[in-house]
Amino acid sequence: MSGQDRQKRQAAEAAAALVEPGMLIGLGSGSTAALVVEALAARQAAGLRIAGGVPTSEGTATLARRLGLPLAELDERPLDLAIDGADEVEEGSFALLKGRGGALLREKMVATAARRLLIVIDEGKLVPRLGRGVLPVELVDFGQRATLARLAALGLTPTLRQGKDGRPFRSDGGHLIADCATGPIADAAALDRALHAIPGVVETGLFLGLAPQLLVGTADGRVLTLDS
Ligand SMILES: O=C(CO)[C@H](O)[C@H](O)COP(=O)(O)O
Repeated sequence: MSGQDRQKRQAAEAAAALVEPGMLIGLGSGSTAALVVEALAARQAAGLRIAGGVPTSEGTATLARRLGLPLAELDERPLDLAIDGADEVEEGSFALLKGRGGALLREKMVATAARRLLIVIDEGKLVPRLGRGVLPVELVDFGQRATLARLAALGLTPTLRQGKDGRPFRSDGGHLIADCATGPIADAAALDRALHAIPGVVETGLFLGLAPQLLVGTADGRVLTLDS
């Protein structure tokens, strides 16, 4: 197991330990969120009784079902807690960049429906400014070239994500993803507003103003809890 994987696992286990009986939990997507699901399933098997987990992707739903976690729909009830990973977390503001796993739309719906959001990362995900890597932007098929041109007109460099089969990647909602090189993002809220003003854009990987609590796995084996 790599050092990064160990950090993810330690932080994921710490997150699962915060779950209490009867809670309705948002289940994130990606490799760290999968470790949370595993740790939660182990606790459930040992007698924890959560009300249910709302999965943010088909992949997470399949894993949770296989491990015996009860699933629930996202409906009008608020979630007690959502637990997810992130690609980048801005130090200071706790703004998040997410979606490199392609689940950004459901992840944002679940994160915003939760009373409390827990983001589980290894320390390498903390950045002084978002934009170290690409920003995923989910698009509809219709007019995709026009939408990509409008992303480029904002100063971004968008690349349509390809799937393993060599065809365009599809989110669980059937949409396309443009991975946009941005450079360091000075004003994430302004960029998010500009992206949402483009009619072909479904959702962006900027998760702002959510005041998450961070659980950060570190190289020396500790898990730091950071509150916004
Ligand atoms: O936003 C996500 C998926 O859409 C993931 O949370 C993000 O990509 C982090 O993934 P990992 O834990 O595998 O590094």
